[in-house]
Amino acid sequence: MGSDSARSHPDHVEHPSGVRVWPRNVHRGPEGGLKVGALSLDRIADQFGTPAFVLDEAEFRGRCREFRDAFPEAKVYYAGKAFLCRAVAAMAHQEGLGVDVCSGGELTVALSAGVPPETITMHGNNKSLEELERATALGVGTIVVDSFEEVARLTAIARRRGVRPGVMVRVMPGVEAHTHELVATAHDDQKFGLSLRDGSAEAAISGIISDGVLQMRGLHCHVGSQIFDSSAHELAATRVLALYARFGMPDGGPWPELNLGGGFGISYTTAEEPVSLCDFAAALEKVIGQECATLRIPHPQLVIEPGRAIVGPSMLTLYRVGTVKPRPGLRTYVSVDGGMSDNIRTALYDATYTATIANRTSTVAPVPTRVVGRHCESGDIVVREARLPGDVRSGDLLAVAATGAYCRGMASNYNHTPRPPVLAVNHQGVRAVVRRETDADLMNLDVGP
Ligand SMILES: Cc1ncc(COP(=O)(O)O)c(C=O)c1O
Ligand SMILES: N[C@@H](CCCC[NH3+])C(=O)O
Repeated sequence: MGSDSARSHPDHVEHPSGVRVWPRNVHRGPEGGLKVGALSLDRIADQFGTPAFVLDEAEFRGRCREFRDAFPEAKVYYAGKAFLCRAVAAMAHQEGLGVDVCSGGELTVALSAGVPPETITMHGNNKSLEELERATALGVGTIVVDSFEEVARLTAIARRRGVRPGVMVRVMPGVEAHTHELVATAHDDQKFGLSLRDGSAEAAISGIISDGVLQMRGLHCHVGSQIFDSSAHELAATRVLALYARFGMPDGGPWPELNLGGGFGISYTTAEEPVSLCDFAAALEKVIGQECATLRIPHPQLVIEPGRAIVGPSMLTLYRVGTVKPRPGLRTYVSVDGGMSDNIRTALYDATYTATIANRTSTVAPVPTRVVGRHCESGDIVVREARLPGDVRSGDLLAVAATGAYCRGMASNYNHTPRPPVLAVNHQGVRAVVRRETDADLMNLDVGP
């Protein structure tokens, strides 16, 4: 997605491969430190402190547009679970995307950012009654139903209110996606959706149609996350389209949409290279077209829900190095002022990341390094295998690339640690779009003995 910057690359080590892991406006300035556009990360750290997430707004917006260009016929929803705040919800909306939410809290953020309810899709495998009532009352565009209980609850709400909410049935197509087992969501032995294999998807669809209370907008499936090629999406589309054919889709209706979820992978290191978005889209469209022709059904409106591939590469995390411990014969341990409370992905999924010194360059040879956090846990690792110059020292700034997705969003207050801010940079400068949490914020929740 996008080409490498012609400017000085943040890390010469990764340059030859051509894989870009840093946001498009990040480059090394002539004095050696990293900059986002015209702003040095050094200055940002002085102004806002560390750790901090830094969002390159142009990267975020550019990626929204790249999805729209690669899938010109599709509806694109930004999956807010990857990272949501009012500023990014507004950016996604301004770029012509809808927003996919999976909780009442995410719904509140999207609405208060001015995202129209009809451009919101609501997910969740165990939505509360209150969430269903609220989504129905607000006229949320699509509620993706995930269980028989939910179909019954939503049907009762719709009857009582005398409305016809738009729904999709989340189908579990029985596809094994090539990704970490904790982020694969379309195989049989997991919690999301209604199964194709045991007939529950078909039963739920029949029930909704015969009741006629809910308005069927189509079928949904999501094969998993951090997926590098289109094969799992293609297989899922094929299986779900067979359901369209079984239930008939006269003249393009009554189910106009086929939602294939998100899952588009990104490069966390130069060793990881997903297929280009255009190739992904072309392959998927081809299979859907062929399948519709074979099944003699109209081509449904394609819907996708990318999260990671929009916000992930748009952010970096800026840390300050506190301690450096060389362990001869093993590696150097570099401790930063954040850790698993702002990035749980390394501990949870064995995720890989790229780190570089952000305040200067160094000519010292890289040594095997592990970037660790400040938490009371030996698994508190930010970058398991980093290659940082042997002279990395206390006081240096460290930037970790591609931390926009599922890092701030999954951040915790472990060890009573306030969560970092999100600082958005555009041509006008830098602003906090999420401020830093304070000790006072945390103490406010503690009602005392
Ligand atoms: C239903 C649904 N849609 C979209 C997404 C976004 O996925 P990704 O961030 O991998 O694009 C997810 C998360 O995996 C999801 O569960
Ligand atoms: N949290 C996961 C992705 C989950 C996607 C949501 N269904 C990750 O960081 O990779």
